[in-house]
Formats: sequence, C-alpha cells, structure tokens
Amino acid sequence: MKEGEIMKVGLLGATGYSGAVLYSLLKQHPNVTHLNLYGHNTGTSKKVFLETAIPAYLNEHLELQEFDPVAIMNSNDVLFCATPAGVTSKIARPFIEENFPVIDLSGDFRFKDPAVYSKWYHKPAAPAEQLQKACYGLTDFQTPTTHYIANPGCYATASLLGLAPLVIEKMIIPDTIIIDAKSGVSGAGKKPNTSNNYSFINENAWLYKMNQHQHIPEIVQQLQAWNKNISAIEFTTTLIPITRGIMATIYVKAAPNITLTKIKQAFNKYYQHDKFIRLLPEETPSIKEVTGSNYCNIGLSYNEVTNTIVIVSVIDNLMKGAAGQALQNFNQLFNFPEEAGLPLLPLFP
Ligand SMILES: NC(=O)C1=CN([C@@H]2O[C@H](COP(=O)(O)OP(=O)(O)OC[C@H]3O[C@@H](n4cnc5c(N)ncnc54)[C@H](OP(=O)(O)O)[C@@H]3O)[C@@H](O)[C@H]2O)C=CC1
Ligand SMILES: CC(=O)N[C@@H](CCC(=O)OP(=O)(O)O)C(=O)O
Repeated sequence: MKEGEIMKVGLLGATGYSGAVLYSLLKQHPNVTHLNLYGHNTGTSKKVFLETAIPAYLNEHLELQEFDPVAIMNSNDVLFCATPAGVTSKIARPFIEENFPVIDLSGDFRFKDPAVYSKWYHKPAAPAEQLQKACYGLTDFQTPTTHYIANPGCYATASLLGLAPLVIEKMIIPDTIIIDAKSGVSGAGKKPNTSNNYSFINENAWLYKMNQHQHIPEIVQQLQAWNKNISAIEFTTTLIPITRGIMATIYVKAAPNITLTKIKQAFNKYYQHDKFIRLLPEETPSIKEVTGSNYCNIGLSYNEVTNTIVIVSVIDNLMKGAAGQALQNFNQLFNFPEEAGLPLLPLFP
C-alpha cells in the first residue's frame, strides 16, 4: 500500500469505548474510504445501529453487521477487533489461515506462551501455533512482522515507553523496577460494575488486582526481549476518578556510574525524533497534557541520595493506550504516514 491508496476497513466492537474512539479516528483517516461495522452474531433479525448504541454519535446511521469471517474478508482490506478478552482467541483462526490483516486491541494474542495468557486472564488461550503468527505492536519500537497485530495494553504501553531507553541501554539494576500506575475509569470499558459506579469512584482512589494484574506478564515479556536480566517487576494499578488517562510513575535503581545527563541522553537517543513521545526536560507531566491525543509525555528525575531514577509516563488510555496506537499500527502495516488520521493536539483546556 502507498500513500493515496484507499482502504476498506472492518471494525468489530465499535459500540465499546475503544471501538468508538477507533471509529472516529478511522472516519477521518485520509486513506479509509469504507468503514464496515460488525457486532455479535445474534442469530435474530434485530438491527443495531451505531447512533442508537452511542448517543454521542447521533447521525452515524451505520448498521452493525453480523460477524462472518468470509464476508468480512471479502468486503475489507483489514479488520480491527476492539472486543473484550476471550473473543478473538475464538474467532481469529480463519483470518490467520488466510493471512488477512487483523489489528487486535485485546490481550488475546499478546503472549507467545498460551499458559501465561490462561494464568493471568483466567480464560483459555488461543492455540500456540496461532499465537506464533501474531506480533506485538508497540509502535515506537516495532513495526509489524506479521499480519496479525496484538495491540499492547494501556498500562503496558505507558510503562514500557517509560522504561525502554534505560532497559535497552542496561542503565538500571535489574529487578528493581517498581511501577505505580493510575488509570481513569474508561480503562475498564463501558460495562457498568461496582468499581466504575459513580458513588464508589467519585472522590475516591482504589488499588485493585494487587500482584494479579494481567499487564504484569505483558510488561515483563517485553522487558525481557530488551534485556534478558530482567525477571520480575513490582506493579500496582489504582483507579482514579477521571474519565480518560493513565499515569505510570516508575521507580528504579540506577546501575553504577549513571548520572542524570546520561539518563537524559538515553531518552533523547530513542525519542527525540519520535512523533508521539514528548520528553519534558525539566518538569513532570500531567495527564491532561495528553488527553484526546496519541502522545506519551515523559518526565524524568534522578535522586543521587537514594540512587533512584523516577520516570513519569502519561498517556490517554483510549488513544496511545488503545485506538491511537492501533491506528499507528495500521499506518505502519500499510505504509501510510505515521500521523495519518491521528489528532496532533490534545484536548485543551
Ligand atoms: N478501554 C481501554 O482503555 C482499553 C481497552 N483495551 C482492550 O480493548 C478491548 C476493548 O475494550 P473496551 O473498548 O474498553 O471494551 P468495551 O466493553 O467498552 O467494548 C467492547 C465491545 O466489544 C463488543 N463485543 C463484546 N463481545 C463481543 C463478541 N463476542 N462479538 C462481537 N462483539 C463483541 C461489545 O459489544 P456490545 O456492547 O454489544 O456487547 C462492545 O462493542 C478489550 O480487550 C480491552 O481490554 C486495551 C487498552 C485500553
Ligand atoms: C481501569 C481498568 O480497569 N483498566 C483495565 C485495563 C484493561 C485492559 O486494557 O485490558 P487488556 O489490555 O488486558 O486487554 C484493567 O486494569 O484491567
């Protein structure tokens, strides 16, 4: 594919939070001419329209079609899946067999080892031979190597982007990584539950899934790909009363002879030409600096007294943490300009 070529795009899960954001990005993408939406196989004649499922999308009078892999492959050049964990592991086979491009926002194809997935997601994994056909799409470090792209998780994206330069350059003491991550409630999707109930989370903060969060093995898998000496991380996730956004505050002990200048040089080496990572040389970032955008803002400090490097990494979970990065993967897969379809300014104020 080249710049100027047109694409027919299928989207499964457009009525969810990340699917809806993806829909709005794809609608403005200069190379996307047809957008076909797919939903559950209801087996009934009941029609579902985007505008009724999402009141904010009034006038988007698109019907969700039944999920049918053959029809999807005949009508589209690529499929995005913005479905909960446990869906694509069951439906991906025909697409993988046909080498049909899929960008999967769920965790189902992020691991090479099926046992890791089933342990942390508490669900059956996709077969190992299918997992081998998928590639992990952390766009700032990898371009797609297969046609099935596993889009990274939201916390994993913020954490890995904050750690990458120091881990790749071996500037830290392995196994001293502590990540204290906080997320807005849209990270949990649109389904109401006890923890995203207004009267629970308003004016509240709640640390959940202690030592059990499914992004722990995802982060470790990628850190190990960069540096074999890393075997474990400390990782906590806290729900905070905002709609969108993640802040990962990362604490790590510096290897001998590290200085703040060397730390900044490492971050500049990897990110100074990166369109979607903005380094803050003297300040720490706030979440609102990236809300509504595909940016990851990163701030740094080094405390010589405690030999601790602190990195603060912020993203919009629905953009860089989901739909925005998925669109970057799409642009990379089809050789479109990196920023095509992505807003270049966050919401302000
Ligand atoms: N929210 C976020 O910030 C992030 C989410 N993710 C991942 O992206 C995926 C989507 O998340 P999110 O948008 O939050 O989820 P939502 O719960 O908001 O939306 C899920 C969507 O999938 C649809 N769906 C559910 N089951 C099926 C099925 N069997 N067949 C077809 N469609 C189905 C739902 O339709 P219906 O409503 O009709 O059931 C809905 O449109 C998840 O895997 C999530 O973990 C990744 C990074 C960040
Ligand atoms: C706030 C909140 O609940 N966030 C979700 C993130 C879900 C997600 O991104 O899930 P996968 O990447 O595993 O698909 C969580 O912590 O489970």
